[in-house]
Amino acid sequence: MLIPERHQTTGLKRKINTSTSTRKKSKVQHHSLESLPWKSVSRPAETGLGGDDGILDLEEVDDVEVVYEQTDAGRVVTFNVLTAQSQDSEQVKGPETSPTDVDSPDAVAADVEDQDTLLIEPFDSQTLLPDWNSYSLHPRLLRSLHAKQYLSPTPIQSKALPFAMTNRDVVGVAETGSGKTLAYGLPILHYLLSQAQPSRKTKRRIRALILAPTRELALQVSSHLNMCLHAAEAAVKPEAKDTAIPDRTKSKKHKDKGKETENREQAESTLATPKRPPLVSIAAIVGGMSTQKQHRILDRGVDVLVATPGRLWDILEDVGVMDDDLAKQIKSLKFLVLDEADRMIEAGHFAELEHILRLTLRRSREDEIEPEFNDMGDVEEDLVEGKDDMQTFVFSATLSKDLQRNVKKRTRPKGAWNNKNKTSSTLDDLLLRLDFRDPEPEVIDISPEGGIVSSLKESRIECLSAEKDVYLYYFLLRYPGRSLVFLASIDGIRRLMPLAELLGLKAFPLHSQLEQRQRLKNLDRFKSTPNSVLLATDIAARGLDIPAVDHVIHYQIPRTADAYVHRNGRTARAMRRGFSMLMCAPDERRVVRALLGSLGRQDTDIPEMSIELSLLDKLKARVQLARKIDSAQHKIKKDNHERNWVKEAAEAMEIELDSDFMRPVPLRSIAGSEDEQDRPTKHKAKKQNTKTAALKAELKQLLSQPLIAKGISTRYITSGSRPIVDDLIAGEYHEAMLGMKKAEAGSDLIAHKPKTTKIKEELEEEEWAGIGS
Ligand SMILES: Nc1ncnc2c1ncn2[C@@H]1O[C@H](COP(=O)(O)OP(=O)(O)OP(=O)(O)O)[C@@H](O)[C@H]1O
Repeated sequence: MLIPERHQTTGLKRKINTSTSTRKKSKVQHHSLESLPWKSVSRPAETGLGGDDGILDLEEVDDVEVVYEQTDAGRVVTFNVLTAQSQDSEQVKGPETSPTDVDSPDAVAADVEDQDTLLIEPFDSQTLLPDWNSYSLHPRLLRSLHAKQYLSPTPIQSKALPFAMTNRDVVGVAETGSGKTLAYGLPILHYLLSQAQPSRKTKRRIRALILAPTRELALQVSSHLNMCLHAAEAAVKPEAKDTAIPDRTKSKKHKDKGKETENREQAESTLATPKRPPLVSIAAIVGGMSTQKQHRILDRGVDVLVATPGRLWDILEDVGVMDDDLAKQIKSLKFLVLDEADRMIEAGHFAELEHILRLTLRRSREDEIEPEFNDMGDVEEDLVEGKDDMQTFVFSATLSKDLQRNVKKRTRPKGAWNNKNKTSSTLDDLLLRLDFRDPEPEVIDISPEGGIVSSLKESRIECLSAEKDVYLYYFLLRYPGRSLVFLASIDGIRRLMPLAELLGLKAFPLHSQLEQRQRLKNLDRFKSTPNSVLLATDIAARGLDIPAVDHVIHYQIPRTADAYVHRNGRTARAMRRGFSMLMCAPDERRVVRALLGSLGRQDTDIPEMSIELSLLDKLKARVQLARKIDSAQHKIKKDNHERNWVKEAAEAMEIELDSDFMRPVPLRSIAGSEDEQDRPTKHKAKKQNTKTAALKAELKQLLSQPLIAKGISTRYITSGSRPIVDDLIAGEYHEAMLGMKKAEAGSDLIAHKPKTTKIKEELEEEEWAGIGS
C-alpha cells in the first residue's frame, strides 16, 4: 500500500511504502516522519516524473508500518520501521543506517557492495586510461572517468592534480568550461575514498566544504561529484541490475515457470540484501531548500558539503546562536574550496563568507584577532582549532594577476583580520584573509589572453536599443539552436517573455525572483528543448554547465569585463564550438570599449554580423504587432486586477458597490450611442478582448506567411536575382527564411574595415546623442 504525501513548503514529494513482506523483521518505532530513513528516488522520464511536475525532489521510505493509537491526548500516529533481522543492527539505529541516502536531489550512494563489485571486475587502467595513470587516482574514480569517456585530463586538471594530490594548496585560474570542478573534486574524492570506513559506527563529519556563489552552481557541483562516484557502477553492473529488478514484461513471455521463480527468488534476495551506508556522501545545502531537509542532511552526517555561503551561515548562526557542532566540523575541515570566488563577492555574500572562513583559521591566526572581533556567539571554549593539514583550493575563470601575485608572495599584511574596516569588499581582501596552510600556494593560471576561449567565435550587432527585439528575433530565427540571452534586469526578462511567446519562440526565464524549483524546472526545460531560448540575468553567468548552448547573446551589455568572460563561458565548453553576440546600442559603445580595453582588446576585434535587411523589415512588423497585443493584454489584466481589488475591498468592508460597476452591458451602449468614457467597465473589457483577438489573428496570419528574402522568386526557383534551386537540391535551404542558406552563426561575420575619419566623427556624435537620449 502506498501513502503519498506532499510537502507543500519544499516541493518535496514522498511516498511511504508500507511493508507487505512476510520475512521476519524487527521493528523500530519512530514518532515523527522526519526521523524515518527517507531516500531520494531517481525519476526516469518513463515514470512521468521526469522533473516537469514542479517537484524539487522525490523521496520514499520502505518497510514502514503506520500505526494509529487512540490515547488520552487523542489519536496518535507512530511509524514502525521494519528491518530484516539478519540485517546489520547498525542499520536501524540512526542516521548512518539509512540506505544509501545522502539526501541530495541527485545523490547516488556508492555503497560497499558496489565497491566490492567494482574492485572485483577487471579494469586495466594502464591500457584504458594511460593519460590518467600518473595521478594514482582511486580505482573507483578511474572507472567513472572511463565510463564518462573522460579519457584524458583537461589542461587545468593535469596542472592542478599533481599539487592537489600531494597536500598542496592550489589557486587555479582557467577558462570557462575547462573542467575546474574535477580539478579540485578528484583529489577530494580520492582522499575520501581512500580513507573510507565501510563499517563505520560513528556519524560522519564534514571533511570537505565547497562554497559556491549560486544555488544552481552548488547543486551542479554536488551532482558532478556524485556522478564521479556513481558512473562506474552504472558501467559495471548492467547484468546485476537485470537480475535485481526483474523485467516483468520479459518474464511474462518466459515459458519456463520454474526458471522464472528461480530468477525472482534470486532477485528478491538481491533486493533484500541490506544496503549499507555510502562510502562517501555528498550533499548540497542551498537557499530554497526546506529547513527540515537541510537539518536532516547535517544530522545524518555528510563527507562533502556543497553550500552557498548565505544559507550555510544562516544554519550556522540560527537565530543568533552558533551551531557549535557544525562550527566544530568546519573548524576541522580537510578541504576548503572556493569555487568562483570572485563571484561570491559580487553576489553580496561577502560578510557570510568572511564569517565562515574565520572558522577555518588556525589558533595561531585566531590569536591575531581582537577579542571583540573574535566573538562568534556562543562558541565553546574548547573548540577544535582549524586543522593544520587543511588544504585550500580557490578556482575561478577570472582572478586578477595582481591578486595571484599577492597570494604567491604571501604579501598578506599581518593581522589582516584586525583591519578596522571590518567588512572588506574586494576579492583581494578576502583571499588575503584565507589561512592557506601551504607556505607557498601553487598558483596555476592558464586562462587565455583576454579571457576568451579559443573555440568561441564572437560577434556584435550595432543597433538602437529600441531595435534590439527585432535583431534578437532575427538572430533566433536565422540561427536555430539553444540560445542563452543575458539581460541586465528582471524587468527586461518580464517584458521579453510575452513577446517571445506571442512570436512562437520557446523561451524560459531564469532570474532571482523565481522560486528555486521554478528556476531548476526552467533550466531543465531549456536543456531538453532544442531551439530554445533562456532569458536570464547574470545569475546564469557563472559556472552553470548547460550542455550544448550554441549561442550566448548579450542583449544588454555586461557590467564588467569578468561578466563578459563568464557569460561567454556558457557556450564553447569542453572544447566544443560556441558563438557569442554582443548587442550594442550607441549609448553602450563607450562602456563596451572600456570593458574590452580592460581585457586588452578593442571593440573592433569583434566582427559585426551580417544581416539580411529585407527580412529584418518583415520581422519588424511581427514584433510591432506582438508588442501591441502584449500591451492590450497587459491593460486587460490591469483593469481586471483593479476591478477585483475594488470588489474584494468592498466585500471586506461590507460595502455594496454601485450597481453600474458590474452592470450588464445595455443595448444602447453596444449600438454606440453612449460616450466611450461613460460606458460600463464590462463593455470596455469586452471591447478590449475583441480588439486583442483581432490583433492575435493578424499576428497568426503574419507568422504563417513565409519569410522570403529580397530577389527570390518562389514561382520560378531558377530565376530571380538569387535563384534558390541549387540550395533546394542540396538541402541547404533555410526552413524559416527562404533565400537564405542554412548556416552557423559564426559563418556570417563581416571582417572589420577601418573607418575613415569622417565616419568616425559621425559615430562619435551619434554616441553622444545616444547618451543624451
Ligand atoms: N577530463 C575531462 N574530459 C572531458 N570532459 C570533461 C573532463 N573534465 C570535465 N569535463 C566536462 O567539461 C564540462 C565543463 O566542466 P566544469 O563545469 O568543471 O567547467 P568549469 O571550468 O568549472 O567551468 P566554469 O568556469 O564555467 O564554471 C563538464 O560538462 C564536464 O563534465
